[in-house]
Amino acid sequence: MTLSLPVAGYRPAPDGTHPPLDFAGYRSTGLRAPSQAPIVVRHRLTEVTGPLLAGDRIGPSDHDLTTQHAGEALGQRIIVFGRVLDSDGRAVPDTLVEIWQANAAGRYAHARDNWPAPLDPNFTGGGRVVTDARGNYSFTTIKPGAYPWGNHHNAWRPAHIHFSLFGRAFTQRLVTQMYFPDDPLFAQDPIFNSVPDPKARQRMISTFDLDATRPDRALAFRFDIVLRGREQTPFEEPHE
Ligand SMILES: O=C(O)c1ccc(O)c(O)c1
Repeated sequence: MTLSLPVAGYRPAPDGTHPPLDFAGYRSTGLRAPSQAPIVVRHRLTEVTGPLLAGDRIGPSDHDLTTQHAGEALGQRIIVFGRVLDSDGRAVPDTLVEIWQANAAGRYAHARDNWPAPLDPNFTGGGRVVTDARGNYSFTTIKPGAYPWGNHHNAWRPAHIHFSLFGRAFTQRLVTQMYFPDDPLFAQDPIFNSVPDPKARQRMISTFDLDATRPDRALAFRFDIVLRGREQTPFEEPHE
């Protein structure tokens, strides 16, 4: 289900870009998908202006998830970076990019995650940055591990990082997941495959970038995010 609203200059993503809210193979969507038609709420000033979420909300270690504690996080260090773009490839500056992820063993630092993989006392798995004038963002983190999640027999999530972004308005929030190239777990993952268009699925997969690696320190993966238009990154949540 997509909410298409008549906003000036708005270009909807082609059909098949976003997952349906209820996808048979992804069991928990059946419980939380709305059972009634959406009510379209007219956009007023609050919805089409702001949010102003940058400035002093960002802490000095928020961009580096490997150094947020007394010791260094365990695992393969990676830089995850890219640009946030609007339709027509325009940069989206000053936008809040937040990530959350499992540790190198595939375990979240969360009370509800009781999979018996080790927790890392030096890794919480949350980060946030604001894009610069050219729409660039960059995090240093740890490559997350895959984990089993009980959706179906022997179900494993491919390694992924969750992203939340705000565009130029609260109504442009995007929640998505970034994957890593050539993951052998894609074929059996209903969350990845709930995006109908195979080309749109590819836009959730980062690319390895040797030039962006930090020698003797960290590998690098590029993930550009497009908030609107034909090349839109798939969203997880209801959207414009
Ligand atoms: O929606 C869920 O149930 C669910 C489960 C496991 C995940 O890794 C996830 O991203 C979502």
